Amino acid sequence: MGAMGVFEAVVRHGGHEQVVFATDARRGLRMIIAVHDTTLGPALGGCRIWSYASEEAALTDVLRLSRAMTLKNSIHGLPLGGGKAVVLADPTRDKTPELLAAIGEAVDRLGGRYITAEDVGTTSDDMRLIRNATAYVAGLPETSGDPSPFTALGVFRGIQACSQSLWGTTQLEGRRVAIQGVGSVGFHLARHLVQAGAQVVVTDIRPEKVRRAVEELGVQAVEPDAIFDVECDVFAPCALGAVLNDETIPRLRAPIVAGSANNQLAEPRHGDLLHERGLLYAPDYVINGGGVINVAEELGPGGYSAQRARAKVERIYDRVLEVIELSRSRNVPTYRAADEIALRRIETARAEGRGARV
Ligand SMILES: NC(=O)C1=CN([C@@H]2O[C@H](COP(=O)(O)OP(=O)(O)OC[C@H]3O[C@@H](n4cnc5c(N)ncnc54)[C@H](O)[C@@H]3O)[C@@H](O)[C@H]2O)C=CC1
Ligand SMILES: O=C(O)CCC(=O)C(=O)O
Repeated sequence: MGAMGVFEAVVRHGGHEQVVFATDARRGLRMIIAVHDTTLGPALGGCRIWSYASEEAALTDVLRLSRAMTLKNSIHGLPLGGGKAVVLADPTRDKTPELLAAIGEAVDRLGGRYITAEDVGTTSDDMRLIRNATAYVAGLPETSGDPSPFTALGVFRGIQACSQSLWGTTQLEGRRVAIQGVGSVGFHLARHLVQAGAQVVVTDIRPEKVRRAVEELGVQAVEPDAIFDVECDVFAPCALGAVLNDETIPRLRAPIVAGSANNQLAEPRHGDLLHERGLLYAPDYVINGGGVINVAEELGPGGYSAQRARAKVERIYDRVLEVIELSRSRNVPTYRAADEIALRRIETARAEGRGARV
């Protein structure tokens, strides 16, 4: 660890119920599981495999991502708390069946307080292997499967909500949207937008992703760094986090920022900065909840139904509008309005003694 102590980091990032460091030297496992809050139910959140620059970066990531899951699961009305896991490894090189088994065993030791799922660096096929070691896993190929089409649908509906609020219409025909990152979610989002008649400009650090979007969808492309300067109606961050910061915000030339990436604000104050500059920011965990809404369907009493999941994801439109309305009526940034709604549900559950700690 660097200069900041572990406890100081946990407190700074919201205070977590439990943070577990799991290792397995033989199978090369170095993993951190952060259970942020289980008031509303067991903590559900994906497992990210990533070659972090430092252990501190991995800890910060898991602490921020798990808190965001608490807020995400709450605002979407799910009976679930928030958690996340990170594995310090290179997903393209180190992701062996043995490593996935070790991940499953580490999750299992938490006895159901944490339920894992896909994230960056893991797939639903990986979840099947993890399933051999634990029952506390969702997002299996034979049930909810790949969450990204659902996430993209939710982002698309969220963009429509922003459009309705700003321009009085959900029609996106002729609007220009700049997408940063055309991986799983970004590609599906681009397709929705093209079908709706929008002009789409994309970028990605992986040329083959850009090529696929250009060839299959007929979108335009720019270099990765140029995406912030594209004059457009919507900037959609669909790559990694901390993309809204001191350097990028002054460059943005879009009145709406609405995309799938988790933890888009480098720091909370960047949400204030967007508000001061008059940009409409759809809070990340509100607009990107489609994936977890779909995955959570698998855990519900009636079992998984894609149709029911889709209907629930469609309601992201209403959630985003609700957040924008609260932000307007109080003149507070949208990220604060979202936190208020999400935290209210948790506080109510606590006050009613429903702090069903698992
Ligand atoms: N897959 C899902 O259902 C959900 C995804 N998210 C978030 O949405 C984001 C995208 O997720 P996926 O599409 O699943 O991941 P992905 O890994 O398939 O796609 C991300 C893409 O961004 C590109 N990229 C990375 N850094 C970039 C940069 N600086 N400039 C341009 N492109 C860059 C990557 O090359 C990749 O193609 C992530 O932040 C993820 O945490 C959030 C909720 C659910
Ligand atoms: O979408 C998933 O598979 C799990 C949920 C999650 O980790 C997320 O929404 O970031």
